[in-house]
Amino acid sequence: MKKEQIKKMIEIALSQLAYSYTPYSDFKVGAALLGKNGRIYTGCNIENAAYTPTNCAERTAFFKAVSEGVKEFDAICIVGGKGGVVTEYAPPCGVCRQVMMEFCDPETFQIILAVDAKHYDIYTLKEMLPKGFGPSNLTE
Ligand SMILES: O=c1ccn([C@H]2C[C@H](O)[C@@H](CO)O2)c(=O)[nH]1
Ligand SMILES: [Zn+2]
Repeated sequence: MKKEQIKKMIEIALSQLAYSYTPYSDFKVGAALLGKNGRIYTGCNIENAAYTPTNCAERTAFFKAVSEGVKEFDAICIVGGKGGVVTEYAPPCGVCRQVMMEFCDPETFQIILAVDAKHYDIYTLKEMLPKGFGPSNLTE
């Protein structure tokens, strides 16, 4: 990925922290998901008084895209921190990794974990979810 595109995704993910709804944990997460169509789908985490209905930022972004007919993706950028202050990486939870597995090629899908536009690392989905279960397991 080009550095400029990475920077743009980090800035968009950071901008989503403002929309994060977290009255219970105060842990704010923002995501920017890059479709193969070149569009970026945003997401924030949305908590709930019953706790379990909480939706992660990553899944908000995926579900927004899929609900608009977009099912192919190249990369996601994730940022997060208590009070919306990002001091370290916020890795995706297992449920979000599994949703990525549904729509993304584990060998090529890039997961950008960032603190700011200068401090980030990139992992493939395969690195973050080794031996994952996906759609191909049902057909092959
Ligand atoms: O992959 C993750 C993991 C956690 N969270 C959110 C859910 C909850 O609102 C808060 C604390 O778990 O962080 C995300 O948005 N993405
Ligand atoms: Zn998650």
